[in-house]
Amino acid sequence: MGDEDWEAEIIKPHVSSYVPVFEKDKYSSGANGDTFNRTSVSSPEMDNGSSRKDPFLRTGFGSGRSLGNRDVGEFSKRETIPTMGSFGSGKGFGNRGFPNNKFEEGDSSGFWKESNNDCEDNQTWNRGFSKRGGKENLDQDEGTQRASGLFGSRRPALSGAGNGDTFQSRSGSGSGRGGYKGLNEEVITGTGKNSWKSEAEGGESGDVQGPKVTYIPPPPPEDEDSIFAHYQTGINFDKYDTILVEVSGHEAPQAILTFEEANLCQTLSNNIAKAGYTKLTPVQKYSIPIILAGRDLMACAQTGSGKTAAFLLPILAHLMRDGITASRFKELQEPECIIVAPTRELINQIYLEARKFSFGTCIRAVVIYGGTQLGHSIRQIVQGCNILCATPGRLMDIIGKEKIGLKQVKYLVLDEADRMLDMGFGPEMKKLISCPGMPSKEQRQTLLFSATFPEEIQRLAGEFLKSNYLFVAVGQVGGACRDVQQSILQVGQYSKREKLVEILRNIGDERTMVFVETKKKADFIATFLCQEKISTTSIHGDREQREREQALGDFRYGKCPVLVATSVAARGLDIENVQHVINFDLPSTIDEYVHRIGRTGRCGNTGRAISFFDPESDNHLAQPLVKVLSDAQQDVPAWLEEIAFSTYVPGFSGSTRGNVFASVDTRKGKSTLNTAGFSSLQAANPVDNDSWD
Ligand SMILES: Nc1ncnc2c1ncn2[C@@H]1O[C@H](COP(=O)(O)OP(=O)(O)OP(=O)(O)O)[C@@H](O)[C@H]1O
Repeated sequence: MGDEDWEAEIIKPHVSSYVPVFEKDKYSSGANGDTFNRTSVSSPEMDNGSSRKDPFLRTGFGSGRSLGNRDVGEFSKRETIPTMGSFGSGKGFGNRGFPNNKFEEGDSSGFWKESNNDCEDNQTWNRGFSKRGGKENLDQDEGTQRASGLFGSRRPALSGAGNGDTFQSRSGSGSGRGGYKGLNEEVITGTGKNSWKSEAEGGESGDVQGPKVTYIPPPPPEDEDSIFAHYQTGINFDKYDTILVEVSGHEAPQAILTFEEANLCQTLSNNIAKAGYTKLTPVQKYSIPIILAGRDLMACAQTGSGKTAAFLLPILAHLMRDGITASRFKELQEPECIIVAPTRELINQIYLEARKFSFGTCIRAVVIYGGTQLGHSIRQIVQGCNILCATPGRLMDIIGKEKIGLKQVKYLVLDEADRMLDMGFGPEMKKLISCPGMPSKEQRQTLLFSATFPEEIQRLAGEFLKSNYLFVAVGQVGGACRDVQQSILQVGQYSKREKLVEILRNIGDERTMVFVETKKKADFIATFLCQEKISTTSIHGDREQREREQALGDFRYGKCPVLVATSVAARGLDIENVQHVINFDLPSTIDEYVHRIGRTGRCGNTGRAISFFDPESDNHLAQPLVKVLSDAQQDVPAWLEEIAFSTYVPGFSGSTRGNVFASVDTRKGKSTLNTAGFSSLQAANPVDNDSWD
C-alpha cells in the first residue's frame, strides 16, 4: 500500500470501525486496562471529536474488536506487505501476533516517517545540522510556519475537515516542514491585529474548522501539604559542590553560598524551607545573585539540578521588593513576568513551582497551555496575573485576543531555552519579543535556562539578551548528569521488544520511562507491554490533553510504573522516583538523549539509563555518545568506540546532526573556573560583542 493509500485510510471519517477496544481483563491488569480503556473508548473524547485524531489507534489496532493478538497482526495485514519474519525470530513474539516486522522498521513508509513528529517537541526538520542553525533558516521558517496553521493542523485533518490540505502539505516541497509545525501546540495563522490565531482559537471561534477544545484541567491543589509536597534530595546532592562552574561575561556578581545570603523576604524564606530546600545547588548559587543584580543570563546546568528555583526565587524576590499591587479582576492583565516552556506538562510543573514559592504573597501565577479550553485560560488570566506561565501557541493566542498587555513585562524566561529558540519555536519567540508593547531587551530582564545549549542557538540568543549578559555553565555544557548510570546495548530492531520485556521484568515495579521515536510506536509498545501484563501507560502528542495528564498522573502516583513516551516527555519533567529510563529508540540528536536520560538521577538521586543502539540506524550517534559517556565517567563499550572511530568526522566537537556542544560561552569571553561553593568569582574580562552579536 502506498503512502497515499495509508493517508486515505487514516483520514476516512468512518471512525467507529477503527476505534480500538482494549479489554482490561484480557490484556492488562489494574491500571493498565483502565488507562487504555480510557484512551480508546472514552466517550468524552469521542464526543468532542478529538479521539479521531489518533490515526494509529484507528489504523493499527482497531476494527472495533478487542485488542487481541490478531489485532496487532491486523496492522501488518493492512500494509499488505509480505511477512518478513516475526519479531524475536520466531521466539515468543511471532506467536503473539506480530507477524510482520514492518512496524518496527518504522521508516519504510511515508506514514511512519510522518509520524516521527510529536506534538510540541519533535520535528523532523529539526534534526539535520544544516536545517537547524542559522538565522536565515529561522526567518524563513516563519513563512512555512504560518502556512502550517492552515495546512498542518492535525485536528481538522483527522476530524474530516481539510484533510486533503494536510496531507498535501506534507508531501509538498517546502511546506512539508510547515505540516510538521502544525503539530506544535496551537498553530499560528493569519496576519494583522489578530495574527496569532491558533487552531484552538479557530476551534472555539469557528475561524478554522476543527473540533472544539473543551478540556478544562483540574484546579491545582489548595492544601498546603500538597502544595509543598516534595521528594528527598539524593545521596549525591552534596557532590554537586564539586562540579566546576564557569561564568563568563563581565562584572559577574559574587556567587552566594547560602539562601540567607540572598536576603529574601521572610515569606519567601519560609516557603523555601517548607519546600525542603536547605542548601543551594550550584546553578542556584550563581544564578540567584546574577538575576538579583538585574543582569540577563544564559544558564546551562545538568538535568535535575534545580534550574527552576534558580530563576523563580530571584524573580519573586524582586516582585516582593518592588511591592507589586495585588492582582485583581481586570479585562486586560499586565503580567510582570512571562515564563515560556515547550511542553504543556512542563509549563504546568513550572507554574506549580511558582505557586509554591509565592504561597502567602499577593503574587498570582497563572498557567495557560494548548489542548485546554481557551475560555478557561482567559478566565484564569482576568482574575489577576503577575506571573504568566505559558506554552508559546497559547501565549500568542492570548496576546492576539488582547487579554494581556506586555507593557509591564520585566522578566522574560525561556526554560529549555535551546528548544525555545530552535526552528520549532524560535519564530514564535521572535514574534513575542517584537509584539506591540513588549519592552525592548534593554528594558526587560531576559533569562535563558537549559541543560543543553548548542553553539548556534547561543548565537541566536543574542537577539533576546542584552549584550552584557552573563553565561553560567555548571559542568560541561550539554553534558549528561553523572548520577545517571548509562548503558548502551547493541540491539537490532527486531530484538528490541524482547529485550525490553526482559529488562522490565528484571526491573519489577520500579518506575521506568521508555522512550520511542514516534507517537504510533508509543501506542503500539504501550499496548504490547499491557499484553505482556506490564502495567503501562503512554504520553505523546496525539493523545488528548486530558489523556496526557491522566497518563502522567497514573505514572507519577504509581498506578502504572511504566510510561512509554515520545520526546514530548523528554525535557524538564520532574517525577519522583523515576529509577530507569530506557531508550527503546535512540533520539536523533545527542541533546535529546541528554534530556531524556535526565528524567532519572535528579536532585542527587541515582538512576539508570539503558539505550538500545541499532547499528542500522544509530551510527551517527556513536561519536557524540562516546563523548557524553566519557565526560560523565561512564564505561564506553568497545564496539561503540569502534563504530565511532569508523564513522569519525574530522573536526568533530562533541556531537553530530545538528547539535554541537559548546564547551564554553560562544562569545569566547574569558571566564573564571570555579568549584561551586568553594571559591568566589572574579570579574571576567569584557567580551568582544561584535564577534557574535
Ligand atoms: N536547593 C534545593 N534543595 C532541594 N531540592 C531542590 C533544590 N533545588 C531544586 N530542588 C528539587 O530538585 C528537583 C529538580 O529541580 P528542577 O526540576 O528545577 O531541575 P532542572 O535543573 O530544571 O531539570 P531539567 O533540566 O530536567 O529541567 C525538583 O524536585 C526541585 O524541587
